[in-house]
Amino acid sequence: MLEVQNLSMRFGGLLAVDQVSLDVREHEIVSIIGPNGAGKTTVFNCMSGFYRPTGGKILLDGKEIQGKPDYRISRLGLVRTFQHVRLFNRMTVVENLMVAQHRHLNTNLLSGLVATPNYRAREQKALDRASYWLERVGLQELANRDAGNLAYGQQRRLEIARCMVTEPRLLMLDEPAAGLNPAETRELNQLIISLKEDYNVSVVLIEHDMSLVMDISDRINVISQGRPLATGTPEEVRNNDEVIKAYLGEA
Ligand SMILES: Nc1ncnc2c1ncn2[C@@H]1O[C@H](COP(=O)(O)OP(=O)(O)OP(=O)(O)O)[C@@H](O)[C@H]1O
Repeated sequence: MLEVQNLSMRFGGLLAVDQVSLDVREHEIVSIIGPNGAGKTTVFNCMSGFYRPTGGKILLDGKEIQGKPDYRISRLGLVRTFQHVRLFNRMTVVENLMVAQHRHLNTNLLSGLVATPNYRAREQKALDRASYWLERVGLQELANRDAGNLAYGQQRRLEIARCMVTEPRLLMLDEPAAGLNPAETRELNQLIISLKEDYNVSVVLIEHDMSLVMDISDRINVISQGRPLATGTPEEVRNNDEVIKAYLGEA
């Protein structure tokens, strides 16, 4: 479904990503791991259209998408969360989910002002989706709270709901377990598996919590200093000497 081929990204004199390749199939959880500063988020930023890569290709269903703006990539069904939560803090929880859908659908302002029947039907659908996902991530009771007043773990779940209301094909999660306690991490583990199993979403995950990564990934790509180091199943990666060396080097 998604193929990253020889991706490179240079910032001035720094080659942050150097010839990284990976692929994501339908119905698969793929992780990108590597020591701090390895280039993981930069790969994400290229995949989600935040950066135009300086080299390589990104293909979705065989069509090149590298360099397209982020809003076009998200309309193709590739959506992401950020390492640092980015919600509209002064909007309520449910408003955050409605705004995500409006931005995604590019709703026509005029039809909204006139409230055509078609517009009202779409609004109702958007509200139903918001309500469904709030319940799914356990935030229904908090629908009318300001997003900024939620606990950190709740904000992270809201971010995932905000992606899911747009009905993506591929969800990119940048360190979703960062700052979560062990119980919240276990819930996240179940939620990500369910996204794949019940909603047929493929997931690409950047994560430092190795037990989460090893537990839920179908395949793992390891990068170190911008370069691909290893790829394989959790078992293969866990036993790879180069990977062990890269991680021990960091410690
Ligand atoms: N916009 C930018 N301009 C200049 N350098 C950048 C930019 N974004 C990232 N870098 C550099 O690229 C390298 C890779 O950074 P990146 O954030 O992709 O690593 P990472 O693997 O996601 O790290 P971490 O696990 O700490 O989040 C780093 O040296 C970083 O300083």
